[in-house]
Amino acid sequence: MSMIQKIADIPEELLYQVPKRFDIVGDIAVVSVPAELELYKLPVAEHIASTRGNIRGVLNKVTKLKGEHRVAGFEVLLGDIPVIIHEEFGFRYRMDLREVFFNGRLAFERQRVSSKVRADEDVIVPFCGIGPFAIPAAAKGAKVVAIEKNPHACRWLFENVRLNNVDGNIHPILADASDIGSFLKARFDRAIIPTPYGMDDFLEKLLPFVRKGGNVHFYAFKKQYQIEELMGQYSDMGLDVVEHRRCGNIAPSISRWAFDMVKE
Ligand SMILES: C[S@@+](CC[C@H](N)C(=O)[O-])C[C@H]1O[C@@H](n2cnc3c(N)ncnc32)[C@H](O)[C@@H]1O
Repeated sequence: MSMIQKIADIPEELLYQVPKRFDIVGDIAVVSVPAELELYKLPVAEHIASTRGNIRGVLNKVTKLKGEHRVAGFEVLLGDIPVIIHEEFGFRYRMDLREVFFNGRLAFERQRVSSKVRADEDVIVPFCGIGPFAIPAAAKGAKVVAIEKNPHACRWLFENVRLNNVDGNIHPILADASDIGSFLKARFDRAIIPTPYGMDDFLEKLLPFVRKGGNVHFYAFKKQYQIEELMGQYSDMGLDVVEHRRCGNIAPSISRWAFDMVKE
């Protein structure tokens, strides 16, 4: 049995390292325990679980998001964590976080965008992951094409489409969105593009698929000083930037920015 069983056993000089923030996905807490607390990660997990009544398990994020599937490495600190069911604005998403990308902090952004979707629209969502942008749009009655390259994420997407009863309105495609010209001919009224880091060029590739007057919600990871020049570039591409907003920091000076634009 471990000698260290309680948070109180952590030496005073390390206490400030105990994470005060963690994410909740479904009933699982997701935390990044600093390397200095390696010996104490079980009591840290128990402490986190004790802060709320409904935490079933604790995952430690041991590597950052990696590769094109943007999946982090996790270890299970507490509980038996097979599949997580996360609820967001009335929708349910099943997933295994060890296989897919999911960020619950984007819930309000997703709600903001889906509130603009109308029932008569054709919507495209490249980089759709397990479906948190695509499924609410389909629930509004729109016809949605959702593209995802990670086969695990695509499998969860299919399951979540059924779980949320939007089968009739979503066409999920397991494909590399960069090849979009080779498998898609349709045109869309709205594109929701939760771009992975480093794929800004994709916007230009997608624009021919958006109808004149159509809406584009594009996400990019940028520093504040880059935003003005970026909006100039979008304007040169024939996009009217209606709104732009910061929606989350990903590094000390880099944020995720949302650009709501209309194709002129
Ligand atoms: C930033 S995540 C966004 C996921 C989802 N939209 C969400 O909000 O949870 C990016 C997603 O794009 C997928 N992806 C990365 N490169 C891709 C590509 N070339 N074609 C299609 N999907 C890709 C990743 O597997 C990942 O699921």
